[in-house]
Amino acid sequence: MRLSRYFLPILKENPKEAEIVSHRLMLRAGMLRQEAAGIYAWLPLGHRVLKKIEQIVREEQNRAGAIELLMPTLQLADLWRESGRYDAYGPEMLRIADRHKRELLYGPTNEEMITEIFRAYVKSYKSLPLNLYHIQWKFRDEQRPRFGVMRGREFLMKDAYSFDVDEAAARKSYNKMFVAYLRTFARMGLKAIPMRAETGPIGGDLSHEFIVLAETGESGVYCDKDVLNLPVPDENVDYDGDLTPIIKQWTSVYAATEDVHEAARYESEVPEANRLQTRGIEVGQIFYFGTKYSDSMKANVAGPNGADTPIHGGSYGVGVSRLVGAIIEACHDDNGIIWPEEVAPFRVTILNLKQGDAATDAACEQLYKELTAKGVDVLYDDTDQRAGAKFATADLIGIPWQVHVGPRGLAEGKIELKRRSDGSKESVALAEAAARLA
Ligand SMILES: Nc1ncnc2c1ncn2[C@@H]1O[C@H](COS(=O)(=O)NC(=O)[C@@H](N)CS)[C@@H](O)[C@H]1O
Repeated sequence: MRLSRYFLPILKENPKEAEIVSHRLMLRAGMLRQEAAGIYAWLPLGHRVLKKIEQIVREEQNRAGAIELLMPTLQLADLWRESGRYDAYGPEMLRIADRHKRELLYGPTNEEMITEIFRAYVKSYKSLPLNLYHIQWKFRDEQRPRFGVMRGREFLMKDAYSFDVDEAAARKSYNKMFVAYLRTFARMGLKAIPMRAETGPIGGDLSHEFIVLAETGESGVYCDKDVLNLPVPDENVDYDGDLTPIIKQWTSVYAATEDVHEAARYESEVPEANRLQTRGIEVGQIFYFGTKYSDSMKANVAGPNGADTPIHGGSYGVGVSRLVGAIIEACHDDNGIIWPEEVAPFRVTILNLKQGDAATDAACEQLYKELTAKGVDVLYDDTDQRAGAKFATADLIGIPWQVHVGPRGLAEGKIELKRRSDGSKESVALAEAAARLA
């Protein structure tokens, strides 16, 4: 992409409404624009990151055996009356009437709808286990939307729903999602710690929140530092095998959100030197809620003995749009964002330090074409800004690799390669640059 033809509305100043670094940097880096409280337009650079995060979530859900579909954002109020949550959900529910005065709502989550879909088609335990998911916009009329995408009103969520014949089978589905979440967040360059959590409006009695440690996080957390160094299962993990050793390993070290923290247990189990009390950002939450929805909505299957039995369910959410902010909270410095390579909007940015100079223009064009031909996502800063401004923009938007092309270096056939994450620079022969970056 040529920057001169892109749409990247960089802000020079820190927007006053931004209270935390991720919100500030997303606005300054031209990634996001607020259209209403808690409701955002995803500008091109932010949209590219959102899509990369979404794709990692999708790949790991598919690897764990979940099946993707897409449910609508609008739902019938009557569906929620069946489960009894229509009134219980309260003012966070955005209620809408259509032209025929039919009562609808903008879905904050989809347990009722997926249960309606399930019960319409699945009649036998032989069709289980089943895990269906989608990646869809949600609306929760938060009392105080704030911190940009961290607590929005309209936000993008991956929500998966599992269906099993009994609790033992449902726990296996839960464990699959637990492992999938460990892998998902690690692939984004995040340490997201599974912590025992409250179940809240979703219900049930088993839940873990996946928390990225960050001072600005809204969740208070208590954990044993050892949990930060546990191994994340690799891509060969056998989801049809016994996952309990992995679950045991990750749940035997103390880690709890403040809502379910047990001070006495913490003090007796966790050596003083290992105690970590901090804050974190909840980037995902998983729930086992048994027959909560199948009872109220009569989602039964014929069991092994032929008798009708309500399915045991679980739901598994990832805050896809929240993750854009969470990654910035975890990966930034004073100059701007530092994107982990897996989610970076572009892998390389070429800075022409003397736009209009025949030699630097030709070298940049050649490198741009070579990298693009190799399928590398490149942003070529071909604008007529002076070099200093190009350096500042490149550092702000956080592209992992910067290629500085200047007349002096070129005279010796060299370009300068800068790694954004540690600021290290290396002089590389122009002829080798594409191979180094592909
Ligand atoms: N207001 C919000 N803004 C941005 N992300 C949010 C917001 N509320 C929740 N999330 C994200 O969405 C994830 C799942 O939301 S949740 O309420 O915990 N779980 C559910 O809704 C279940 N139905 C999971 S399928 C959270 O872990 C969080 O990362």
